Amino acid sequence: MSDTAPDQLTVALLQMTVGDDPQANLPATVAMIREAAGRGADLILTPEATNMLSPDRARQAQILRPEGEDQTLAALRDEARAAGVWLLIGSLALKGDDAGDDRFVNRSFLIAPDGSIAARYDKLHMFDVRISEAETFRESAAYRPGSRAVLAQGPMPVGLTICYDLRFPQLYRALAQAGARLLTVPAAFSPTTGMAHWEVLLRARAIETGCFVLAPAQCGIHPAPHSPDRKPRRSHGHSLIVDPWGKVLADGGVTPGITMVSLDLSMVDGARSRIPSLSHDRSFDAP
Ligand SMILES: O=C(O)CNC(=O)[C@H](CS)NC(=O)CCC(=O)C(=O)O
Repeated sequence: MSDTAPDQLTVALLQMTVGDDPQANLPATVAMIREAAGRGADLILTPEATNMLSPDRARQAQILRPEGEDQTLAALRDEARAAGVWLLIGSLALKGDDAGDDRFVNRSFLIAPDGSIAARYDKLHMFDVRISEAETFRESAAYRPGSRAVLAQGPMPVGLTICYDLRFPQLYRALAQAGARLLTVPAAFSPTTGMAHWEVLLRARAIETGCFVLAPAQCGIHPAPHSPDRKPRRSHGHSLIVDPWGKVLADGGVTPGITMVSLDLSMVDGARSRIPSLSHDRSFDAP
């Protein structure tokens, strides 16, 4: 871990383009974690679907494993321990652990510097959306949504969210009011909605909550060699780091890579003392 002062935290967002083979995706993720740790990161974050992104649910059913048997999780826990860093695995697609429901789960993990799992969070809001004929998603057909918000005790209190959750501001407000000072939004945003909504929603969540918002993203064209008949999926990229005043501190662009910033943590109290809206909620009669 780097030698930064206690009110500083050096974060590294890893932007990647995963395909549909977890074993093939892992080496690039490991290489980026080692590079970010070598450059002094305290907290490293990967995007949604770090192990695999596939349109082929039958293939996922063959490949995906439950949490306790997942090779990506095991390998990345080893990396966090070896480097002595905090690691937010944006999400892994996993076989679910509910006997009565055979859907997968889309689960985020916060890994502590000793390699232990500090927190896990199952994506709450499912992306069941028809953007256009060519861009139609029904995430809930394949994934079982979670049912609870998670505030993790990381290097500071962290509110865990995933991708489409970004459109539900009440989740972020609840996390901030429960003590979050940093919010994570790992994503695989669609290019169409990414262009129109990604940055403004992330900045809004930061402004509303007085939190740092860290949003590591998938980018580019995702290879899916087992379904040549299908149009490949694309992701918006633009991993973003936003400060509690709503300013974009860094943007990861549209290609794979590492985006690093040293955060001045005193900015959380600074923003909240200037605009104390988090403590000004009023109850009101329903409309
Ligand atoms: O399907 C998988 O295997 C992994 N899950 C995802 O990639 C999810 C559901 S398709 N993507 C999003 O939520 C994008 C949201 C978005 O783009 C928006 O809100 O505009």
